Amino acid sequence: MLKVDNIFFQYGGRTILSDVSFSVKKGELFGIMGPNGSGKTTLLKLISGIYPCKSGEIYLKGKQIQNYKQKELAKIVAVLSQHAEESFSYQVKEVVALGRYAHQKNWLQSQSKEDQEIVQGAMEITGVSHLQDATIHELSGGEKQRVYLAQALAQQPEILLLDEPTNHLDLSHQKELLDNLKEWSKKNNLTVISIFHDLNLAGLYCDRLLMLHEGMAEAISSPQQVLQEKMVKKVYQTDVKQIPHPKLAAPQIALLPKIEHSGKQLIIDESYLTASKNHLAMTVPKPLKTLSSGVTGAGVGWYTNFVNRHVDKSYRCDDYQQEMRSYLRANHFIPEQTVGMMTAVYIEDAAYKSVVCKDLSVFIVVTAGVGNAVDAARAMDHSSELLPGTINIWIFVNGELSEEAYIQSVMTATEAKASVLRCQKIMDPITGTIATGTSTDSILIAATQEGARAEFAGTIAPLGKLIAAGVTECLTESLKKRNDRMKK
Ligand SMILES: Nc1ncnc2c1ncn2[C@@H]1O[C@H](COP(=O)(O)OP(=O)(O)OP(=O)(O)O)[C@@H](O)[C@H]1O
Repeated sequence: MLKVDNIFFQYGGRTILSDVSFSVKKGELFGIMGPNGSGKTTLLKLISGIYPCKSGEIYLKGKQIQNYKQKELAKIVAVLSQHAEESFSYQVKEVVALGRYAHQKNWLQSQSKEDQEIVQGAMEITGVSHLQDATIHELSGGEKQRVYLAQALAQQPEILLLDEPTNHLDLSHQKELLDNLKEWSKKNNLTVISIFHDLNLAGLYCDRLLMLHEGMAEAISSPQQVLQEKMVKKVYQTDVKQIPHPKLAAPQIALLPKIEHSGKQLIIDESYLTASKNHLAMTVPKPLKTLSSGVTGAGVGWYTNFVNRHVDKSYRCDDYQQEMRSYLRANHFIPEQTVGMMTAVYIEDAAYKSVVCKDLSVFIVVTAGVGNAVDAARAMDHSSELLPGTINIWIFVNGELSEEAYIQSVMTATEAKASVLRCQKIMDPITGTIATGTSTDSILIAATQEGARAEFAGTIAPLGKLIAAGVTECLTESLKKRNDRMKK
């Protein structure tokens, strides 16, 4: 559809674009990104034929762009640029109707029925039909943006060129506009080439991206390949982290603001632990980055409260998450800031311990009961009834953990747990084999993310050794407390 071949452009003697080559297929949504002044708008102006290239060629449907007559080009290409203030007070429907000019033989001729239908359709798609009798001056920035998009669509182009189309739009209108653009481009084989400042939106919606850097194409590829942490850091000269989107295979870029650390490092230990008959709670002064399988706060998040709640063995509740949130609220914990777990184990059987080695330390809390002990290798032999969790392990790390270290912490703690159960000869009552855990165990790994950094937490790594030792000791002690109480 469009081929940009080795273009070069200067303003005065200053080179703005050089050696830029790429092609865009019909129906593709192609994003152009790059820092301020990298040449994005200039590139769009060259593609729309506003400026000629100093060297290199741009081909549109196989024909060089400078060989198109202006009206002929306007039937193929529509441009939505950053709009300056309008000097005329046109009505919205008149502004949109201007998009039809390339299709009309005589501009003085009144609009045909077909033109009117197309104009109405374009206004419906962009959600501005209700504003059609208003004058453009009366509209907000976002409403104007949608009107100009309707005008571009009324042109029924084959290529739509957009300069930051989501500028001025609120969150829901950004999503609506880009959802619609994606849908139209697929349905009507409309090619969309758009400048984006918001890398995350570009990553979510574009089929391919071009990253411009000082007038050169730094990368042209899929969002997964272009939105790499290293690339974004290099081009934008800023600190970022690439994170996965929760629902789609689209990379997202998180900004890392400059953080002023208060001089004193937070060290989590038993001084933050409180116990009542009904729950064990940790409340810390700063949110901890937490990976957990809690009833509330499951997954990865930042939390300040950690609650292990005792429930009766007969506890049954269809909406146990809602019920847990109510419990937390009733006990003055904000559910959104709390990892909440349940256990049928008595709170007095909890065991906890700090384990320190050089500049790394962990604080571990375990509650353990083995009524639902299961040998994982024989889990298929068990029914799937969900009972309150019995071995709950909390691991607080005074340090900064990598992503690998979070996952390896879970593995190491689980291996230590299985080892303790083997040593204690805890049996799976159904299979008669040695248990490796219980049916609804829970775990959390929470780190201060300041101080010493731990890249790994396998059993050979310093952090892994602390976790293995702490879990082994706490689990053994908690089981002993339980046994001693049951003997009484
Ligand atoms: N008409 C002009 N005359 C001279 N220089 C210009 C002109 N238009 C743009 N420039 C310069 O060309 C460079 C690229 O501008 P361009 O508008 O293409 O960048 P951009 O990547 O779109 O930037 P932004 O993200 O800030 O919109 C900038 O340094 C700009 O100052």
